[in-house]
Order: sequence, then structure tokens, then C-alpha cells
Amino acid sequence: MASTVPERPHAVLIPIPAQGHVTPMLKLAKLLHSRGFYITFVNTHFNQNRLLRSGAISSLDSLPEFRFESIPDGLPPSDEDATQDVPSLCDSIPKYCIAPFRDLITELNDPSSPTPTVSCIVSDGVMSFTLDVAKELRIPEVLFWTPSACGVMGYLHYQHLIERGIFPLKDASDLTNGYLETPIDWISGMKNVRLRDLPTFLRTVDSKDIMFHFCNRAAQRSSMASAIILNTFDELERPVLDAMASMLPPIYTIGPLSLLSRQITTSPLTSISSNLWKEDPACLEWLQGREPGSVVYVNYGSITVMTNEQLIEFAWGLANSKHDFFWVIRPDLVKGDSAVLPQEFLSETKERGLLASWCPQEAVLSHPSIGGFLTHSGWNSTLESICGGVPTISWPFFAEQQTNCRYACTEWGIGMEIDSNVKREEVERLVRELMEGEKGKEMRRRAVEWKESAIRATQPGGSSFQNFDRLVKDALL
Ligand SMILES: O=c1ccn([C@@H]2O[C@H](COP(=O)(O)OP(=O)(O)O[C@H]3O[C@H](CO)[C@@H](O)[C@H](O)[C@H]3O)[C@@H](O)[C@H]2O)c(=O)[nH]1
Repeated sequence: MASTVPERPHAVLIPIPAQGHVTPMLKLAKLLHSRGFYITFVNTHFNQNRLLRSGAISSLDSLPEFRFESIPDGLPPSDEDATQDVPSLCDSIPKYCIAPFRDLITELNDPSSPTPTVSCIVSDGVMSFTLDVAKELRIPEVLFWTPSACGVMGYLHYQHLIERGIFPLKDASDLTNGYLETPIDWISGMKNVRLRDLPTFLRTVDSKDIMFHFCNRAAQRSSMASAIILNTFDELERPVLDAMASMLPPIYTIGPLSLLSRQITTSPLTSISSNLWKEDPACLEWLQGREPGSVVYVNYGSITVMTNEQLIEFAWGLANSKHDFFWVIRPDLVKGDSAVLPQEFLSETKERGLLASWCPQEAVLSHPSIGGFLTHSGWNSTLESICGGVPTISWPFFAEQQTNCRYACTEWGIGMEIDSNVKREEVERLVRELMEGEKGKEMRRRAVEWKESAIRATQPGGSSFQNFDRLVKDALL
């Protein structure tokens, strides 16, 4: 009797097209590939071109059983090397991506397609239109929410903000009159939070705000998924995870993915990365010549923008602290223009400061010479900092970065916050405290403890390691 070889499971993964989402989704894709899955990774055309141009992926069909596909995002052409406008993307994606996504899956499942039948969809938590395609085509779908659990908990309560009359704000003066300090004591699992610690899209008088409704809708629809994946670990966010368990389908905490994915060492997949900008590798050599724990690393992620005046405040704060620093200034970091740093700053710091436009951040944060991280508190940066045992100064920009900052400062003991109206004296003071002060020492001790806890979680027997196994067996196969 002829025996039939069972078909390989085929997972289709789709992140929202932003660096902080593509990176963890690609790590997850690689992990699933290492467990025998055939992978289709779906980018937008815009991002696929960027990944090819930056050298993150060198060709689209060189890897066996791991293919990249792309769909349009519905936006008009824009600067090819700059982050796309986030509200425009969030407005366009649900309208324009659903048909091409449905067509792609239908094509993959056509009997003439050489690929195995699609057995599951793993979609970004905010790409909630994919749930409709999954339902229509009867394919199970798991949602991967890439922010922290505390951030996701904030989004899950956006509907309550409407019901309680908190969203929209009554008056623009609520942004400055102390209203945002209002304690929020009704979210179970979250303590010591104020209105200003919840994801920032509530800070508007516009009842139709795109970002608020985009995140609220995605949060409300999460219960349609068959499971939820979070890039966190139980010990770090236990109270909020416990509270969330009754609000969502089964949750699998599998983070930090940057540690869990280190198990992939032999596959050809190690040669692909998710960088939308070209990395400057020279920084690692520069760090090599520095004393352990002596360098302040400064990076605001892939979306944050600031004015040139703010950039100059950071510059003089760093210079006046007299500490060595490695500062990544993305080409589109300064709003509407390119960054201009004063010549006196450049000459004064040339022996002890290094500037770059993009870097291998995970390697930088694990380098022994890094003593502290001035960050915008994006979730990937927060986790990568924990994995390096590095304490932070936080200048949160938007979304759930304010929530991450609050938790880093008050719950995890690894961060200090800079006022959004940044001034050089405060930067100097906080950098000195971080690098020389008693508080800095204590934060470093806590950061190292969290690093050890993250390592335990991702090693065999650890919670994230086991949850990944369970995710594969119970939710994806
Ligand atoms: O020079 C650089 C700068 C950044 N990165 C990487 O880029 C990612 C940036 O991600 P993150 O720190 O999370 O920041 P954002 O790009 O701002 O991330 C978006 O997505 C995150 C996950 O959902 C959210 O937490 C943030 O609020 C949201 O802005 C990280 O993996 C970094 O290692 C580099 O490799 N090199």
C-alpha cells in the first residue's frame, strides 16, 4: 500500500509594516521554521523593497520553505528610507490590505500552488482585518501582540475609556492642566498607574481619532483569535497577565524572543534580518576599546521624531555629563528636516562620542562597555535592554511607550524618566545618576536580575520555552 507523506504545516505570518513589529514577527517565523513549518512571511511592497535595499534579505527565493510575499498598503509613494506616517498606515491598512491578503491565501491554497496548504495564520494583533479572511477561508488564526502585556492591557481598556467618558478629552487644556495625572485604579492587574501611563492615543479631543479607534477595534476583536502570543515572560508581567487571562483566548508568553530565537544557529535563516535601515557595524569595534559599563547608548527606535531644538538639548546634556556615548540618529529622526548638531558639540565630544544612523542594537546592548541606555521605551528596546542587563533613562514618545516607561521606573526598578519637554540640565543630571549615582547602581543590579530571569524563562524548562512548545502543539498544529 502506498503511504502518503503528511504535508508540512504552513504558517502565514503578517506583521504591521513597522520595524518594531516586523522584527519580533520574523524571529517567531524563524522559530516556527525550525520546528518544521513551511513559512510565508507577508510584507507590504514598501517594506519588502526596504528589506531588500538594506541587505536584510538578499533574495526572495533562496531559502528553502521560507518565502517572502508582499501586498500593497494603499498609500501613495513616500520617501523610501523614512518611516511611513503611522496614522495614514493605520487608516489605509484595514481598507486596502484585506483583498490582496485574501487573494494571496487563496492563491497559496490553489491545488496548482507548489506550497503546502495554509494551516494557520499568525497575524499582528493590530492587523485585525486578517481575522475576517481567516474566518471566511476557515483557517485558524493566532494573534501576536508585539507590545508589552501592560501596554496591551491598556488597549484592552480603551472601550472602558469611552464608557467612562474619559475618551475623548473634553478640552485640549486637559493635556496640560494635571488631568492626565488622574489615578486609574480600576484596571485589574495594573497598580500605580495614571491616565498618562496608558497608551497615548487617548490624549485627544477628536472623537474620531484614527489611532484610538484602530487600536480599540483591534483589542476588541482579539477574542476572535484562537490564541494570543505575547513577547514577554511571566515573571516580568505576572499580575497583568493573570488579569488578562479572563479577557482573551489562551495566552502564550514566549519572550524575550531575542533570547528564545538564539536557539536558531545552524539554519540558513540566520543570514536574514529585519533591518529596514542599513546597519553601521563599525560601532562594535569602537565599543570594543571602551571600559566595561562606561558608555551611554542613545537610540529612540524606528518611529520617534523630535525637533532639532530637542536634539540639541539631548546633545548638550550628553556632552556636559562628560560620559562616553554612542548615539544613533536615524536619518528621519528630526521632523521635517535633517538633524543639525552644533560644530562646538562635535569638536568637544569627538574623543568620547560616536554617532551612527542605525546599528545592530541587540549586539550593542549586550556589549560589556554599555552602562546605560537612553531610550524611547519601545517594547523591543525595553526587552533587549533587559537581556543586556542595562538600566535605562526613558523619553517615551507615543503609543504604549509611556506604559513601558512607568513599569520600568516603578515596578521593575530599572528606569528613570525624562520630562517630555527635554532640557539639557536634566539630561546631564540623569545621565550622571545613571552612570555614577547610587540609584544607577541599584537600577543596574535590578536589570541584571531581570536579565537572569529572562534567561531562565527562555532556557529548556523555562516558562517561555515551554509555552513555545505548547503554542506549536496546541494552537498551531
Ligand atoms: O539603530 C537601531 C535602532 C533600532 N533597532 C531595532 O529596532 C527595533 C525597534 O523596536 P522598538 O524598540 O519596539 O521601537 P519602535 O520601533 O518604536 O516600535 C514600535 O513597536 C513596538 C512593538 O509593538 C512598540 O512597543 C512601540 O511603541 C512602537 O513604536 C528594536 O528591535 C531594535 O533593536 C536596531 O536594530 N537598530
